[in-house]
Amino acid sequence: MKKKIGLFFGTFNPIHIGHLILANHLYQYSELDEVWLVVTPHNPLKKKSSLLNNHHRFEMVWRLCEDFPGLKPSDIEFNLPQPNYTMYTLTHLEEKYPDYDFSLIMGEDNLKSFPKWKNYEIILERHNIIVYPRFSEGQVDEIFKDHPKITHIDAPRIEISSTFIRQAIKEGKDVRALLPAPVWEYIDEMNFYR
Ligand SMILES: Nc1ncnc2c1ncn2[C@@H]1O[C@H](COP(=O)(O)OP(=O)(O)OP(=O)(O)O)[C@@H](O)[C@H]1O
Ligand SMILES: O=C(O)c1ccc[n+]([C@@H]2O[C@H](COP(=O)([O-])O)[C@@H](O)[C@H]2O)c1
Repeated sequence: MKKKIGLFFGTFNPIHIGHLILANHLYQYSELDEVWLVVTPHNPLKKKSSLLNNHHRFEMVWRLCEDFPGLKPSDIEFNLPQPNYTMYTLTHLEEKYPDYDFSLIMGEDNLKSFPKWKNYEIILERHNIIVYPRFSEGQVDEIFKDHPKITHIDAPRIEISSTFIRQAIKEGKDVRALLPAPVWEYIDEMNFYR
């Protein structure tokens, strides 16, 4: 049987408790053998300006994963062409790890913009997608509601974002409740986002 890997892609600028609670929930309550936190250098739908260096974002994910054996940091996209189209990353992963079965983990917000992704129909043909609830504007496309490759799961909702945290740090707020301790320690030590 192939090992089941759930891919949780993100910019992770920085990774926060919303990401962690979700990734850990999936590892504990789904059939996934591992959840990989894939640090994306450049999301094709986001501006790259004011983004912390890839290696620092990866370092924070790596430090966090040390405490959680089911979660693995991944820098697989660092050496792939940018911006990072998920379709190409998946093709690369399948070639590199033929014994693994890769599913995508996605918030409901991302499912709404999924039709804008490059070759999304091919991604859907080849991979299962696990969708978790998130508050956002707009409707999920009807074709995704009962799609055989899409599983909707329940999970805790922690509605914070990296943008909120970066702004809070800039304003001198205490953000320790929003960040896993190893992540906050690294940010503080390196003086990021101030
Ligand atoms: N609080 C949260 N709970 C669960 N999933 C989240 C949360 N915040 C973001 N995500 C999801 O995690 C993935 C990576 O998120 P990303 O790195 O873009 O974080 P973000 O907090 O949305 O960042 P930013 O505010 O910089 O846009 C995306 O699929 C995003 O939808
Ligand atoms: O492949 C695409 O066309 C595509 C378009 C938008 C986003 N993605 C990927 O989706 C992941 C999550 O995006 P984000 O902005 O919510 O962190 C990230 O890895 C992006 O590269 C991928």
